[in-house]
Amino acid sequence: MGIVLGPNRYGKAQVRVVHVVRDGDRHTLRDLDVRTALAGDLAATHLTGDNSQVLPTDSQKNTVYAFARKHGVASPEAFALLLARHFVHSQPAVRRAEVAVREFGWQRLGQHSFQRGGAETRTATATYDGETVRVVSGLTDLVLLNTTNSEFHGFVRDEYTTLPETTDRILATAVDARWRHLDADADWDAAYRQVREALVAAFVETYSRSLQQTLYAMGRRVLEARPEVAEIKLSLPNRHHIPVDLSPFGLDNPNAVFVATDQPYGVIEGTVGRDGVAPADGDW
Ligand SMILES: O=c1[nH]c(=O)c2[nH]c(=O)[nH]c2[nH]1
Repeated sequence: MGIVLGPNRYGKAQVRVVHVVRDGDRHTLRDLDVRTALAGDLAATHLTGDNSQVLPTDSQKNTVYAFARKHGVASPEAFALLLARHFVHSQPAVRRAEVAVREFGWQRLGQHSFQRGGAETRTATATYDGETVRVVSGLTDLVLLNTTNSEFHGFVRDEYTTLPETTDRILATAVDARWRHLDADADWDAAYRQVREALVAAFVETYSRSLQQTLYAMGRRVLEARPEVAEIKLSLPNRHHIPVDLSPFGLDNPNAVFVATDQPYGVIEGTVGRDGVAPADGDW
């Protein structure tokens, strides 16, 4: 039985770069966490320790900072694309580059003062193999809650089912979404805003009989709003809010007092795509 080197890649993670643009006194700021991952003809370093084709991860990190200075950060997507193309074009051994960016939001407080937003994070990943570019945008930790218009009943009842049926519950989640673009060129910031708005609007406006139904409605709304989005993957934790039994205290509980539990939690996941648009290769 032979032993072979399988798929491999390497790069730098958590390259934190903060870029400031100064327009007189009015500054703008982009705060990123960049991860690079290069793959290609890299067997030698694994098999014999020959590093002649290895661009150090330290150089990859330096490239991120130098590119922020040279090209600015127009958007997470544009910055990721620039870097992915650069590594493939400049390194003969590199056949494929993936650059993943997380952007932390800052709200403006003044001309040059900002307040860090909440946990919500914007994401962008650009992948380039010398021919095809793939851009995936996303967000994580967009926390949403409806205090009504959510039911859950009619589900399977087996010998282990204790969950009561409900026609009025709290529905809460922290949206984790990734959407794949058909094009490698767009007004990325405007596109991002519209997708986010579509996700929120669908969550707010859908009368939900399951989080699964809400998931599909959210994905569908995004695809209807943005023709350049090929497909969207959603992962929605079900942040359960359980009505507290107040009867021991002689109190009723007409959907007023809940315990917010954080574990265990349900996870509802799904992809919504377009008929006739082939799914992308591999994981994204
Ligand atoms: O919207 C829901 N979907 C489920 O599949 C599920 N399962 C569960 O226990 N609660 C819920 N809620």
